[in-house]
Amino acid sequence: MKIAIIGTGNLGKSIAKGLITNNAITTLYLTKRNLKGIQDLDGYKNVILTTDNIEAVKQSDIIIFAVQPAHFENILNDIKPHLTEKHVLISTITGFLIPKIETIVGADQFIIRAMPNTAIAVGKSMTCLCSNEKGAKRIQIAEAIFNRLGHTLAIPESQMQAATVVCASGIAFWMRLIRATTQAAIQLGFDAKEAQELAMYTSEGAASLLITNGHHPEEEIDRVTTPKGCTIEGLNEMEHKGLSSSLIQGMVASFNKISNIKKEQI
Ligand SMILES: NC(=O)C1=CN([C@@H]2O[C@H](COP(=O)(O)OP(=O)(O)OC[C@H]3O[C@@H](n4cnc5c(N)ncnc54)[C@H](O)[C@@H]3O)[C@@H](O)[C@H]2O)C=CC1
Ligand SMILES: O=C(O)[C@@H]1CCC=N1
Repeated sequence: MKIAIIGTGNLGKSIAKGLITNNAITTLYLTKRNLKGIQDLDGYKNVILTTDNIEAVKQSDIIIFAVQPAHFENILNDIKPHLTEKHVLISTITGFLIPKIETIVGADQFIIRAMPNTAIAVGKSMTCLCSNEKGAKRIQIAEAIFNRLGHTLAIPESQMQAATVVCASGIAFWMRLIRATTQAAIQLGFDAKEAQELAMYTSEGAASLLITNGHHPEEEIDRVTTPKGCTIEGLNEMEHKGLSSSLIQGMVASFNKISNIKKEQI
């Protein structure tokens, strides 16, 4: 696949690393205004670093956009004259809706929105996808790319904001949970390195149980909670202190913020 990533910042670089390590490219053009931050990707076979977005578009079939929302419209206008029927446009940009992209480049382009997360760098991204009417014919291409870099789910565009909170911001939320577990483990006597090791692999195990067995979390909790035991004591204390409630409220606040960011941009 001839892929270009326009805007190789935090997310774009994570996608690039995932594509390179998974051997998922024929050529990969990486663009950035200042190439200093991506010099470590220089030298990989068939990977080209450039500040020239138009050249990257001309040389590629699949164009992945990973710039900040404020820069996207200008970039689309710049590349528009160079788009052909071969191009599949994949936008990862938060809150920039398909109808707005269509207004700029036309509804006759294959347009897909993808909401991955930074775990794409290690091939473990949960990526939600949606498309315009024409793009539905190419959504399998996006699925093929992002399935090599994790797991995908096709959803209606109306759910993309919620997916941003759950999956993209979700990485930060889960990091805090893992950090808090680490802090507790240190207080319980492990050194910092061991504490993080215990926290990371236990959370990986918990998620893997659900992915492999397809169970509801409570079914797995029931297997752990001995009557009158230490697990239920800890769980109930966490719930008295509002664990589930604060997570839910935090994610709803995050969702409301995206809606406000969108209004600020209009
Ligand atoms: N960071 C994340 O976990 C996620 C971010 N997103 C979305 O992805 C987009 C990018 O986010 P980040 O990577 O965090 O931002 P970032 O600021 O780290 O990266 C954007 C990059 O675009 C480059 N850029 C700006 N103008 C350019 C131009 N004209 N040509 C080429 N490159 C240009 C900048 O130099 C920068 O390196 C945002 O729209 C964000 O909403 C979506 C899902 C997850
Ligand atoms: O925090 C943000 O607004 C962006 C969108 C999802 C991840 N980062």
